Amino acid sequence: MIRVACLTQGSVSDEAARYLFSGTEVDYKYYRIIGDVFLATAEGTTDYSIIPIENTIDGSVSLHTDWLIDEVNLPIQAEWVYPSIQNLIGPLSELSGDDGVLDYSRITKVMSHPVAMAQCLQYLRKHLAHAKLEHVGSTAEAVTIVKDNPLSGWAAIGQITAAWNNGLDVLERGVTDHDNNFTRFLLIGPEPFSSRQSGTYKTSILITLPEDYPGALHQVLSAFAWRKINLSRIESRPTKKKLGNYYFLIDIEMSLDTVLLPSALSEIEAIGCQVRTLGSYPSFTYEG
Ligand SMILES: O=C(O)C(=O)C[C@]1(C(=O)O)C=C[C@@H](O)C=C1
Repeated sequence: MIRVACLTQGSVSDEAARYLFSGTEVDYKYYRIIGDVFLATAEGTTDYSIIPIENTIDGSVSLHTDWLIDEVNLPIQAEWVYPSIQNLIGPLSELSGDDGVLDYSRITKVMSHPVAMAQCLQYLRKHLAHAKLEHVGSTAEAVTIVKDNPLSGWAAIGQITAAWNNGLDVLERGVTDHDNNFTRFLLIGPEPFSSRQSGTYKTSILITLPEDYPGALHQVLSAFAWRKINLSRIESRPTKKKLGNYYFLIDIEMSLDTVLLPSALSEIEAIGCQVRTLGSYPSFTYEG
């Protein structure tokens, strides 16, 4: 059976993993913090890890990108998007007035994953500016902490299923600042993902530019441009070795098997850039 490492049961990551692997028998191993999700597969305890990497509202998850680049050497084997619908969760009987209606002033603290909370900042500012905000390892962890402390005036931002599973109320549904909020996930691990097929492939590479080479980034991009190779994302991350030194992370809408791509990468290496392939993998769109 496939072993999959994932953030706490009831997290968005958990729901997204079940969506990707629906119809496949999976042994899920849950971890409280993302570093342990990465390490589980790096150390061979699991076959794959589920990594949230980008969100519609909050953009790239820098911490997870840096883990992928610096801390483990596990290829990307699939990407997919999954809706990130956040809700305010807590014990309504403790957080409402005599009329049974939610009374925001009774909430003293809101807990969630930092990325989930970042998706709801306008809502929090409007209704809960008086409350303390606290970051925890996942939305699911926030919900269980609230369940364990029902008389404290605490609420969580998390998933409806986590509220139900913990006997809590959904105080307010859909509290993200924009609709159509999705998170892009990566499946990383040593073996290719074969449970589902996709017609769309991507390749992710990491480029280190040579020092003192004017126009190097321009030349990198032109190697793709004149071959009409489509890029879906380009992002820079610090090398952490010297202030001002950055890697460029590029997502290419093409499989590494396509003849044009290896020649573009060779051309980029020829100008003195280091190219590391982070994976060439199927991409799945969400079909509600
Ligand atoms: O806390 C969770 O539920 C997670 O799965 C983590 C995470 C993230 O790291 O981006 C995943 C997706 C959501 O956008 C918010 C939080």
